[in-house]
Amino acid sequence: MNPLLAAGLDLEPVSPVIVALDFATEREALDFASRLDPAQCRLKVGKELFTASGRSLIEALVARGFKVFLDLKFHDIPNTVAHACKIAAELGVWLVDVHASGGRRMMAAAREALEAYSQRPLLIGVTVLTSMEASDLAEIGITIPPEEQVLRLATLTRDSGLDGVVCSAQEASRLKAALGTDFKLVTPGIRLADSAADDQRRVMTPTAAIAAGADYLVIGRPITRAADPLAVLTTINREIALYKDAQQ
Ligand SMILES: O=C(O)c1cc(=O)[nH]c(=O)n1[C@@H]1O[C@H](COP(=O)(O)O)[C@@H](O)[C@H]1O
Repeated sequence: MNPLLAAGLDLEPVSPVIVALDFATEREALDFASRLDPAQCRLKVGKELFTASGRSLIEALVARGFKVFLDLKFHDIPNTVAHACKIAAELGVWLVDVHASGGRRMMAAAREALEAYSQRPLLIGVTVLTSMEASDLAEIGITIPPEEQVLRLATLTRDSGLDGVVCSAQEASRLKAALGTDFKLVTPGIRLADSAADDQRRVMTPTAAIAAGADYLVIGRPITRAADPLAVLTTINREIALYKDAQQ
């Protein structure tokens, strides 16, 4: 259990930026996290780092006061996913995700498994990966445009009782209008105006994503591979704060 949460301390306000710790070793990830403050960003641990380091890294980050997104995109039969989500809750993570294409019964089982936890993680459904575009979907038999498939899966996710979805910021305004402002939108595929898209296809800049309605921005390489990661993170946080101020 996160000691700060256990002590009843609210970590808000925390930046909406979630830095993707896509490192190959626990050492690199912890060294990187040592340069960050939990108010500056949340942290995401995904398949590469989790496969390398397992639960000890999650426990270390949670103990340092970070809100941790455990991004293992569970996609399996309902029983397996439900039990995996319970273990994530016991690790004290802030957010955990499952693939929405696992279907309603899988998502509902995951949601129900978290009912027992008074401070449960947010449960989020991954819609269409931000690395995919229409031609990728067509190859797996989905012939509707990506934004329609995202809306379909996001609606199913909401109806299954989850807290929100992972989508691209390009779909954010449509999803907020259709599904309501409380339904959380977690948006990877964030790129600075001058950064390479890499393997991402449905991209948007940080401020444009916030303006479109994204609640959280997942950002990896534009920060972690920058010559000065802290400077990039600080600039992004400042731009978002300025945008929000201007809206008030
Ligand atoms: O669930 C995710 O976080 C995720 C979903 C998605 O549709 N697209 C996506 O890029 N991600 C993750 O977001 C991060 C994006 O990293 P960068 O492309 O380096 O910014 C990676 O860790 C991906 O695993």
